[in-house]
Amino acid sequence: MSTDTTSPSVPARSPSSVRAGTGDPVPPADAPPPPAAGAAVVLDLRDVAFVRNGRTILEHVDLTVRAGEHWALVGPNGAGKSTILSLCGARDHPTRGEVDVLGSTLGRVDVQALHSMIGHVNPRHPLRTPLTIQEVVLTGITGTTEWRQRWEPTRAEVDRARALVTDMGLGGKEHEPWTTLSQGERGRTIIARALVADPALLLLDEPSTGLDVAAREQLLATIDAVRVTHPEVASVLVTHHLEELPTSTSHALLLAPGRVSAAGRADEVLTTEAVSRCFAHPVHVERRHGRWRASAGPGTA
Ligand SMILES: Nc1ncnc2c1ncn2[C@@H]1O[C@H](COP(=O)(O)OP(=O)(O)OP(=O)(O)O)[C@@H](O)[C@H]1O
Repeated sequence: MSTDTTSPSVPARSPSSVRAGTGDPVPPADAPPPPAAGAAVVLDLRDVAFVRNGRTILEHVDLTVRAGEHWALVGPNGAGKSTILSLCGARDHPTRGEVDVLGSTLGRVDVQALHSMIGHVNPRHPLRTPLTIQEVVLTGITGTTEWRQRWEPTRAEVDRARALVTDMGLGGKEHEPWTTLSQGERGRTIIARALVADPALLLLDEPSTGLDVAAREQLLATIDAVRVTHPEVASVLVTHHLEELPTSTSHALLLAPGRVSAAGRADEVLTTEAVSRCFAHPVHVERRHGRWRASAGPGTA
């Protein structure tokens, strides 16, 4: 599926309308950058609140993601990152405010149809049966964890799955069972699975979880490569660790518990001051060779 860059149902919003924070006037440094000319709005969260069991988990959250942008959601444990991701993936509805996903407003759309346009990379993919790598990738077409009974892929779908397996560096292993794959191989398999239905939006929930340093670096390189080969796809990646951000990260949203503390271009948001404020702890942030690093100690704000 390709993104409809002319969709009239998704009016472009002025960057100044995107608030970062709790309703206070927007400081210029926190405002998202001007959109890329003509890029479609893929995700639009407007003044979103999310309440569960009487507890406010998110409040006054605004986020606009355009085609080709690669957002990182960064924040401390329990800040609400996964909750935002579940709204972006049309898996939950906001308690207040509005969420547009791929041009449709949640609550007024069949979410099943949206799910098929969203690739979800969950390193805790709950598959238990020994499907092969190729079969796991093909379950991205049915949107199921297990193989759907009586479903047969077309030749074109099988070819596409094979091509993605090769792109992910798993060529020749397509018939190996999921149950014996390393965490790194699983990570690359679920990225291929997320891409097989040609999504307009890719959601990555802590994709480096459980990987050793070599597997993590391979996975981040894979994500960078996907962003080159699929330039129109927007992505949102959740992490606690700046070291786990791919170099291709273009934007970032810092989430302090329940609220946005900063949002915009990654280089303007991932700073010592802003990250320290978000984590309520002094953290020194630096960027080298395109990658970010956070540390405490000398030089910390
Ligand atoms: N269904 C629910 N009912 C009540 N509280 C919930 C529910 N779902 C999540 N929460 C709480 O909401 C808060 C935000 O959770 P969320 O998983 O979105 O945070 P997170 O930033 O992704 O956390 P982590 O980094 O630890 O994964 C947490 O305190 C969590 O316990």
